[in-house]
Amino acid sequence: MDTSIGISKCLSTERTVTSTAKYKIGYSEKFGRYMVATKPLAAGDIILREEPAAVGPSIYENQNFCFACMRTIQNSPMQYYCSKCKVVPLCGPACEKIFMHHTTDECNLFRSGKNVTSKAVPQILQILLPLRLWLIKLKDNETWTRIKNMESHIDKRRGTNVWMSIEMQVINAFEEYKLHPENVEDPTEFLQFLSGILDVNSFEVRSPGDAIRSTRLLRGLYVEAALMAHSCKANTHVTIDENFLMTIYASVPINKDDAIFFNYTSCLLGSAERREHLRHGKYFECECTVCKDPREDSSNLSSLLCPRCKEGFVVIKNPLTTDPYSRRSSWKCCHCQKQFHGNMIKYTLDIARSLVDDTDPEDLKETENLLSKLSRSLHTNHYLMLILKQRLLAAYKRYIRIMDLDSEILQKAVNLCNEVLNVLDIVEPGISRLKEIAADELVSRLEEAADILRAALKILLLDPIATPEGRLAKCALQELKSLMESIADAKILRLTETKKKMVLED
Ligand SMILES: C[S@@+](CC[C@H](N)C(=O)[O-])C[C@H]1O[C@@H](n2cnc3c(N)ncnc32)[C@H](O)[C@@H]1O
Repeated sequence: MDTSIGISKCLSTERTVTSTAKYKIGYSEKFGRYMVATKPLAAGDIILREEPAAVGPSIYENQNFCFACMRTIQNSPMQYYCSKCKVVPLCGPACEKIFMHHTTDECNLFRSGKNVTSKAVPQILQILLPLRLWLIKLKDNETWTRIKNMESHIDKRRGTNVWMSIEMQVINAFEEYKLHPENVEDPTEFLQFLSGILDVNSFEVRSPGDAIRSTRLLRGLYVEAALMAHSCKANTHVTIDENFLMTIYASVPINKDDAIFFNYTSCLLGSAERREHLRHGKYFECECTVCKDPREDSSNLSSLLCPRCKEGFVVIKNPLTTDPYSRRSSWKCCHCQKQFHGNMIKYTLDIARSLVDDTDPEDLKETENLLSKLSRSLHTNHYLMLILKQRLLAAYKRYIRIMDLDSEILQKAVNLCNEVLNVLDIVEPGISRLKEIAADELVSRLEEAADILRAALKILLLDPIATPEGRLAKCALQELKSLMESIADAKILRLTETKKKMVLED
């Protein structure tokens, strides 16, 4: 496995991009610019390491977080604010020394804005990322040149709902607080351009310290990594660490001259849903191998059980249509050949969806019953079944955490995990050989960490909550909770991988 990096290293004032001779940038009518392998790559090879040009919340995110280290902060009357601008929340004095995100320019801008107080933070959160890009324009010419050449799809966005919501939530706030860092000819158009760049190119990143399953909280703009084209069956695996350093690995062997793909959407959705997300969020029609195949590369993520013969599966005839659920679209049973209109399929899916939405995710029995009921209408890999399976898995994990190891529940969790992993093996292949060893190592490391935390908590919990020790104890309790969830995750993964290995060896 070749993990060497650093053939060329370009350092800008703000960030590091460590690229390698493993790829070059190609151009095609279909993809625009895209990454191409310049030599054969093995699974696990590092293709690129990159720091973000900017990190911030999405405009729909209103959770409070530290503007300097980007950790989530729980709302509290004792909130610490930046001592210079007195506007933005920080974790505490230590974060005053971190200038990477809440830069001096940003701090000065808040000081010079009109009526910008800490009360404006909810609105500032919505404009923070475009504001950070705008400040790059003033300070870092090299990065700005790359940003301004990124795809914004501004003409396709003009007049759409997203355009209006940018106008209401972003442009109005810039105007209200007089936060334009410089005079530009047409600030409205400029902010729409920046918002387009962010929507089309940014990656979801987690706030540091958040649990593995934390909600989508932040977005990061990585100007080099954004050049990867999309495929619903990617050949890369991307990790982003606590300092937002991104590493892109080859997840499967990649041939010389092959495109290097990243999956912009969720691989566990059906084709219609993935393609809709890409059409409205990224402005293109996906024609990858999974989307082109009615059975989605044998994953059957959108297949239904035939209501007529009850033996075959019903799949769409023309998978690349833009309206799969309209009356004009035909779906067909692979066994009895019976045809169905798209609107009938939609009717079945709408009912199934509302049953899924109405089920209490905490209720194990109810979720198990619904899974069994829907298995009479949907393929076991249908994306709605997978949503239920993932929910059940989460519920089993909570159970395992409380009851430690209940063998019956653990067995059910392992079976479900296998079912989901089997689909993932098709749509997200690769880097699984190492999972068993990694899971084993992970369980012991996490358990060690939990023991240390428990011991520290015993001492810290003696102090009142209003003291620094008390506050630390509160954070440590939170950390312990998420650690216990991770241990449950790792135990299930370890068992699943061990079972897989046994099946393979038999
Ligand atoms: C993150 S950018 C990728 C870089 C971009 N191609 C460029 O030249 O700046 C995403 C955009 O690339 C194009 N793109 C990426 N993957 C594609 C695909 N599989 N099919 C068609 N267009 C794609 C779309 O225009 C999409 O909005």
